Order: sequence, then C-alpha cells, then structure tokens
Amino acid sequence: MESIISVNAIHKAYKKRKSKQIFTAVSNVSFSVMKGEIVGLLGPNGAGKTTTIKTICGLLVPDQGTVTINGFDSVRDRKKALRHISAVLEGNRNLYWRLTVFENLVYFAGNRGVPKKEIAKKVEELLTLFQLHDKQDELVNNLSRGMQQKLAVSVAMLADTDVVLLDEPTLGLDVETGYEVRNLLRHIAHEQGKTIIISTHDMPVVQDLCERTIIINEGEVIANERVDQLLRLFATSAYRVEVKASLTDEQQAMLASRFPIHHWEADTLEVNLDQEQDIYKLMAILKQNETPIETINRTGINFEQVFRKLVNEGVTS
Ligand SMILES: Nc1ncnc2c1ncn2[C@@H]1O[C@H](COP(=O)(O)OP(=O)(O)OP(=O)(O)O)[C@@H](O)[C@H]1O
Repeated sequence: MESIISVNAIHKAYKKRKSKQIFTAVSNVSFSVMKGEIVGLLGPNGAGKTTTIKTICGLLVPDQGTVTINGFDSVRDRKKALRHISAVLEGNRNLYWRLTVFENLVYFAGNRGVPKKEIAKKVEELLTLFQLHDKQDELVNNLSRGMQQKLAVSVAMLADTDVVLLDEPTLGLDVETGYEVRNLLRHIAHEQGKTIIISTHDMPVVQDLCERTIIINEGEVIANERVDQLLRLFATSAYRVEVKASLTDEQQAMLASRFPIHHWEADTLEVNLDQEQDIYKLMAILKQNETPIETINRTGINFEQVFRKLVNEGVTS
C-alpha cells in the first residue's frame, strides 16, 4: 500500500504563558498512514494528540521534523500539501450557529472551492448521506450536539479531499448517535476510499472502526499496531478463573499483590497475565490456599484494557 501521510520525527514545544517554562508537547513522533486506512490516534489527556493533528493539517509548524502529504512538505509546499486534507477540529465550533444546516453547507461549499454549478448537487448528496434533510432549515444553534457533529463532519466532506482528520468526533454524543457517526465514517472510508485519522478517547471507536492505532503518551509514540493484532496479542494472556468457594479478603489481597487482576467477584477473578505460563503459578497458589478451581477460561479483551496496559506499562509485548 502507498503511504499518503508521513510524519517524520516531529518535535513541538510550547512556552507556558505564566511560568515561561518550555514544555515539550510532542517529541520525535513518527508514523505513516496508508491510502484508505482508518487510523486512531489515542492517548490520555495532554498526550499530544491535538498537537500532532494540528501539525499534520498545517495549523502548527513543528520545531523540528517534517510532515509530508502525498509527497508535499506541509511547510515548504503548504498549499499543495493542504489541498489533500480536510479537518474537523473542536467539533461544532467551526459552524455558523445563526445559519441553518442548508445555509452552512452552501456557505462552506463556496468557501472550500466547490464550483458554483456543482454546489446544489453536492449539498443534496451530503444531506442525504448524513440524513440531515429534515433538519436542513433548522438553525445550527437549535440542533442537538449529535446533529451539529454530523453537520461538522459533512462540512469536512464538501471539499472531497483524500484525507479527513477528525479531532474527537464522538465527544459528548449519546451511544446511538456515536454509533451513527461511526457508521458514517466507515462508509466514507470504505465506499469513498478516503483516508481517515481520528483522535479520540472513545475506545469503541477504535475497536470498531480503526484498522490501526497510534498511541501517544507524554508526547511520544508508544504503540503503532494493527488493532486486531493488539487485541490478539493481549487476549492470549487474559483469563477468567472461577473458584468453588468465595475468596476471603485476605486471599484477594494476596492474589492482587502478585497478579494484575482487573476484575473481582466473590468467586471469580479476571486477570491479564504478563506471561502465559503465569496461569500455572496462579493455579498453584489457589491450590496451596485450598481454593478449588471450578473453571478457567480465556476471555475476550476489550480495547480499553489494552490501552490502559500500554499507557501504564508502556509495553506492546
Ligand atoms: N498553545 C499551547 N500553549 C502551551 N501549552 C500547550 C498549548 N497547546 C497544548 N499545550 C500543552 O501541550 C500538551 C499536549 O497537548 P495536546 O492538546 O496536544 O494533547 P491532547 O493529547 O490532544 O490532549 P486532550 O486529550 O486533553 O485533548 C498539553 O500538556 C497541553 O497543556
């Protein structure tokens, strides 16, 4: 596959306004994104995701390193590079709140260079795709957050660029609307061949939608892997152990001090072991404690557990 975005060892520091101290927001961040890929940019608050996204879309100039988009340097060839990108940053804040849905689409179509005679067709297409027809005459101000977010994404689609960058596209949406936005993004990537980079805290978005994830922690990339690969890697060491009698508080404390147990019930524990053979140690200890084991099963692991483990322990294997 061909790479469309290449982030090469970018570094960005900010000067804190009050203390004047220099704070490194991203350091030596490198990754590539292939044409048509959906990549999730993940990380705890303040990790450097927005800084990375803003650097890719040319809103920030890195102190060191480069970004190339379709082979064009985002600083030296800014205009040519940015022609390939649209971004939804800070969600609905970029919309005109006193205009209707329809008026926003028409305004931004002109603004993003859609030829005049194609505007009506383009707006119609997007109203249909995003199911915004029955809201088209509503003021943005009166829309729900979910509707505003859908409109913000549809505005980003007007320019028909190869790459769409989205900063927290499902922030604050209810489960149903979040699901709808996820399906739309999947449709856009698969049916229209767009490359999508999403920065998010929303783990189901990553597990369900992204093919690959780049995890940033304290300004550095700590993982760059396929999502299914990460889930497989961690699932091999996830177990659910059911015992015949309830564990005492003492037994629970003793086990917790030796194994990374992430879920307890009276007679069940779930653990993500660092090494597969640790399950035998766990079995031996339960036996010593005269706690007969009822069942041991491998469990599924969700992306949130993988993410926490990576951020807390900084390991991918
Ligand atoms: N303009 C700025 N001036 C000073 N510090 C900044 C500025 N922008 C970001 N930072 C700092 O840089 C770090 C990275 O911020 P960034 O917004 O990139 O993180 P993030 O991963 O997007 O976080 P969040 O998930 O909270 O949005 C943070 O510690 C932030 O306080």
